[in-house]
Amino acid sequence: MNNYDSIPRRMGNYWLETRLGSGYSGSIFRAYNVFTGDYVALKVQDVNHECPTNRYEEFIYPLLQGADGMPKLWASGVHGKWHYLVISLLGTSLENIYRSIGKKVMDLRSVCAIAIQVIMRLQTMHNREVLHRDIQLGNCVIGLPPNETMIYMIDFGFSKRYIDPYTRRHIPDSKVKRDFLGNYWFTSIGVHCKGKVPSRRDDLEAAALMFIHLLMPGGLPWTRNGVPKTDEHHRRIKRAKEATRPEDLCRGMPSEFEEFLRYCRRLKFADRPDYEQWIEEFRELARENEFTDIERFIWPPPPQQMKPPPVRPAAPRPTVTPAEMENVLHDLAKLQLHNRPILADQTNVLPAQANKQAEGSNKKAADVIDLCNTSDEGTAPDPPKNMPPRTPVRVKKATRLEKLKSSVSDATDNGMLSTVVAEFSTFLKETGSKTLTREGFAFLDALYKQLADPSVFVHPMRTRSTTEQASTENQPAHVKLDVVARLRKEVGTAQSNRMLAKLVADFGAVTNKSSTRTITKDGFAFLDGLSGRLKALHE
Ligand SMILES: Nc1ncnc2c1ncn2[C@@H]1O[C@H](COP(=O)(O)OP(=O)(O)OP(=O)(O)O)[C@@H](O)[C@H]1O
Repeated sequence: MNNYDSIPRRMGNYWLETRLGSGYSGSIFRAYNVFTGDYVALKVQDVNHECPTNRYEEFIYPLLQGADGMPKLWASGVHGKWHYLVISLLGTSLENIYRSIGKKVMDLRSVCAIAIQVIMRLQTMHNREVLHRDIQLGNCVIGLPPNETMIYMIDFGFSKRYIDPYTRRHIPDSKVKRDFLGNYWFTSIGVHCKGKVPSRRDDLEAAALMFIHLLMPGGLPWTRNGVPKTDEHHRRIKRAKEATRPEDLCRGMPSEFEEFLRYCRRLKFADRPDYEQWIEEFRELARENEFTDIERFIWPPPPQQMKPPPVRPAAPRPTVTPAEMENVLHDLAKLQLHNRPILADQTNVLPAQANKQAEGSNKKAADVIDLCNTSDEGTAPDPPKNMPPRTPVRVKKATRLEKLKSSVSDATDNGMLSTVVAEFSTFLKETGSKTLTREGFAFLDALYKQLADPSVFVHPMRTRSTTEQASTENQPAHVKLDVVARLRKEVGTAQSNRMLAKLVADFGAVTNKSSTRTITKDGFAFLDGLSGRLKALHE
């Protein structure tokens, strides 16, 4: 039993004032240097504590000195029965900030800024050969003015060097199940549920879960009943963590969060995560949303950059009165489709050129909706004269995929489809992440629909037959590889659009069932083969 009331008021050169917080292993005080008057944080622990985390931290701190977002270690020592660490005095934690908003969904700007800084901190720690191993909101704190926009990492009581300083080798993996180390909410599935040895990937996965927690109404599902008090409750938490699929966790959020979580879970034990890529992804997400100054965490967030929470309850369906419906039907009856071709069965496809001519010769009536018209064809209205020039914004991955999807839907012959499929494949190869996101699946849906029958409703591949999906989910990786290798071969000999449609559906289904949803080398060969085949069928 620790009796923290017996802690002396002075330790070394420091005078202890108020207690800032206390954890499992000790207490932390605001203190000042009696000679200089400088304020610091002083972390105290009983020297006989069963888990001497202060001693571990004393060993880790020197490795992290001088880097952004790492507290400075001013002094350390033993005073009577107390071990103490003197570190920079910092501000409040992200946990406290999250509580201050009533544990509600945090705004997207703040979460992007947190993601960028936390990934940077992990990059710094990992570059210095240290794993944090206890990433959570309470261990990310902001600085005091003028450093209140910087996020600092604290609590290195569980940290560990993952490169052996003598052999320079990465710590070894082990098949032996270990007791879990970290925290209930954010520790990775591998470490928490499977007893694996923590490595860099697990720090990143914990960070990914933390970002998702901040964007999810009510937080991650397994955090909602509080800290487990019984083994059974703890088992339930582990089961929930393991069973919840990334796409369900991240529903309604920008796809970067789901992709990042999947990416972390794909990493192998000793892999170096691509920090740069993910920092850039979150910077880009911020740019797309027109958030400025995103390298700084600004709390409270600037009002003009407050986006509505990314996850919203479904809006009530608009109700249409019988009179309004009658009007809609009346307008539909007047609609002219300009002989818009149907691609499914190639027999009735007009050459694209002929189609354009037909359009040109038909004078448009004012109340006719032209379904073939897209702004890409140069028909977008000119911007108003006095508008300031628009700042060029990098095209978002999701936006680009959505555009490609529209091009598929607008294609009027196989030649056009071939070009769009080639663009889709090239684009995915060029972006760092090969995960097929929601927008990627939407592209395949549109392609399938064009090839099979554009006039019918097609149930999206990604959500198609949830029962069938559940039973085949988590297929071994080799099953996916075999199927994609077969598809790659078959695509070169397909004789009709219907056959190609079937191959596209199989490709979407097998990618959806695989745990990583990535496009493999064979997958890209399939897409390129598909583009080639469409071209051949067109000629
Ligand atoms: N340098 C600091 N400046 C200001 N407050 C701090 C500082 N370090 C820690 N705190 C506060 O004290 C709390 C506990 O700190 P810390 O996590 O380092 O201690 P711990 O004993 O390891 O806690 P736990 O058992 O929760 O992991 C933090 O959540 C934070 O609110």
